[in-house]
Amino acid sequence: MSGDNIIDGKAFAAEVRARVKAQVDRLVAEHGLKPGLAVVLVGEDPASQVYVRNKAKQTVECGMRSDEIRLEATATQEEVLAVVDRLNADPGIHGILVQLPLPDQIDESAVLDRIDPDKDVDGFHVVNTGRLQIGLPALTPCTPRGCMMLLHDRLGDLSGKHAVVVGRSNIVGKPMAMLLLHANCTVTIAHSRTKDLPGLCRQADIVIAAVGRPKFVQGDWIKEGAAVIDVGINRIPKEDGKTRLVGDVDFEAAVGHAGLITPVPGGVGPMTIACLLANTVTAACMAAGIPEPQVTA
Ligand SMILES: Nc1nc(=O)c2c([nH]1)NC[C@@H]1CN(c3ccc(C(=O)N[C@@H](CCC(=O)O)C(=O)O)cc3)C=[N+]21
Repeated sequence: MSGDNIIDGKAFAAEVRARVKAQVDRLVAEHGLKPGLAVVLVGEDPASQVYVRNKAKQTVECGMRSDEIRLEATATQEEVLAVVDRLNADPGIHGILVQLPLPDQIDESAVLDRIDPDKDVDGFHVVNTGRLQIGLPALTPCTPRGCMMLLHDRLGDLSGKHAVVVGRSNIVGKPMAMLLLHANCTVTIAHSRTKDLPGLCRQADIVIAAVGRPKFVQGDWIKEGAAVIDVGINRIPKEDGKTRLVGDVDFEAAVGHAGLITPVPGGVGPMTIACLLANTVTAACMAAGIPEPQVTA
């Protein structure tokens, strides 16, 4: 993987985190404000645990406070809501993330909507969803925000481009479509009932793959020179019994057509975490009523 059409999300995310750290340093020095992020993990899913550990490490590296609250997989709805209530009331915590998916006995949207919208660094609360929709300032979902940063960095102005978003989830597809629309793209949201998905994708200047199916988007669906953003994180078995990560795009087949493409791993994933940290700084500044420090480089 050395083509200059391949986006290095890992390197770009490191730059974003360096900017976040510079912002945090100034908040601490000038306002005595140390942003705090709390992550709530219910159950023992190993993939979730790795992700939670990475987040905690990067939060601390950026100079922020990192809290981790772990509950048993058998936790009740009331127990989870009580944790959220406690974090809502904690003035040292500016961002709250409840790791999804939650166990079946828990009502996911009830938990997400219990989070104080001003601490909702995932941007999943109905209030932030609504604010994003009508173009008010909002905490925006981290993965779509990361994708937009990559696209703007490499393509600049996106006006008039046709973006096809494959997938309509509340956490990626829908907010992604909204951000692209705000950036003046012509947006098509495709999903499992879409007719002639290959033909539709071939019309796209930008393809966002967010379906959660390994190598679903084929190489010959990609118009020559199009930008391909792969949001998929699928763990599939290898011959040796271990697992490896693949995206929602058949990378090897698509890389020859795409003008730009994100790999998995090392593409969108690291950007998601970087944007979570950036959202935590935004939330801390909002809570303290101070403008976000502008840092250069
Ligand atoms: N409330 C909530 N918010 C989330 O944002 C959220 C969530 N729940 N539940 C789980 C998913 C998954 N997710 C990932 C983010 C980054 C990587 C990431 O950095 N991946 C690395 C590789 C990691 C590896 O090698 O295992 C990469 O793509 O390069 C992965 C997965 C956020 N999620």
